[in-house]
Amino acid sequence: MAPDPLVRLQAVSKVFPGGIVGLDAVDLDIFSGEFITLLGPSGCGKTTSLRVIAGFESPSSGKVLLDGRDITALRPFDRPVNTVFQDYALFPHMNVAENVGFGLSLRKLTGAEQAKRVGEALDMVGLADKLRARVLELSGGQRQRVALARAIVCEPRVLLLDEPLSALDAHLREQMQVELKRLQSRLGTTFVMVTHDQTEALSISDRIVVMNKGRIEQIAPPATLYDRPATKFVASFIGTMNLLQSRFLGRDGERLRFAAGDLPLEAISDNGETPAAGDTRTIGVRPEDLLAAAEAADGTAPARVSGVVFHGRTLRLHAQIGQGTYIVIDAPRQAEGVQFSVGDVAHISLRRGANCPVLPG
Ligand SMILES: Nc1ncnc2c1ncn2[C@@H]1O[C@H](COP(=O)(O)OP(=O)(O)OP(=O)(O)O)[C@@H](O)[C@H]1O
Repeated sequence: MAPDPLVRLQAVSKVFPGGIVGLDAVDLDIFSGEFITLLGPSGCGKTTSLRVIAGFESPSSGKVLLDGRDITALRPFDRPVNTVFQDYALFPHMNVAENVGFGLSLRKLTGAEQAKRVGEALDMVGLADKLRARVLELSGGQRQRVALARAIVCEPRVLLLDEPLSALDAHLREQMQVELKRLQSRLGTTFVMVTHDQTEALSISDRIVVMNKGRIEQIAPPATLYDRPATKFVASFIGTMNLLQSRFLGRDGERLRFAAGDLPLEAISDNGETPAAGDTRTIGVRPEDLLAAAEAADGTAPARVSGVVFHGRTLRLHAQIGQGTYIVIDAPRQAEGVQFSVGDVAHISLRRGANCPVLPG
């Protein structure tokens, strides 16, 4: 049996003035100690979800529970929840220690206790030597850490992070992702982060909540989302996925045999259904699960190459199979010396053992 959630959103809807739907009957359980990420395109309801948990926004209907207690009507400052904002919201005229201590000033702590907590929080984020530095003297990454320290110094049960790394350049961003994950493991605090960057979500989260138009499409660990997307939206939002309309041919044990035009495919159905012979389904095929060869063979289908893009270790081939179905293939750069150019015919096949999902709709 699953443990009781720390935070539960129960049928939470949020309708803004003018009838704009921010959230549409969202059910979400967040468990103690997990790093959960809300991911989705602009306007899908990520920030609204975070603001509802923080108490900055009250739901139009539905409930917010914390440890089983209804906190829907509780004010933000009465919730054991802290937020790290996108712009950090630091006080420029205060030094680092004063910024971090600000959150504690509402609590009844002696000066010595306060200084100790501030020191510990700054130590956690690797800024113990910057106690007296002014915020304006700090780099973007250092400001980010101060904002984190200010949020963790109050020892919240839940830390909410709204695009916390978006102001950082790509290199620093990746480094901070690792640090954020490490900090979360050390603290054991529940982190709920908003991002629209799928790479960030995949690299940092225990579970990802994929949102679309105010609703949750799927909640799963990163590898499950990548390998077993539940919907076409998730399949095409996470990484690159070919969505191929395919005819059902038959079943071999667990595996369902399909064909997209001339291209034989194998898939595994998550709901156990066996389509009728000749039925069509959408099969999701990752570019790295396709092979491209110079010669035709059993199980290959010809594809006309329309683009070749350098991707480092692989070349991404853009091609068309059959009646013009567009397909993307990631081919190793030096595979047996085979190189493709625009206009070539590549012979495409599914990699043995590839686990393609059958997608509804
Ligand atoms: N205060 C508001 N008044 C009116 N509409 C709002 C308000 N806040 C959010 N919305 C609308 O609600 C929807 C969800 O917004 P939200 O900010 O949660 O999306 P998001 O996924 O965080 O997007 P982004 O990645 O762009 O920040 C959007 O259509 C948005 O325009």
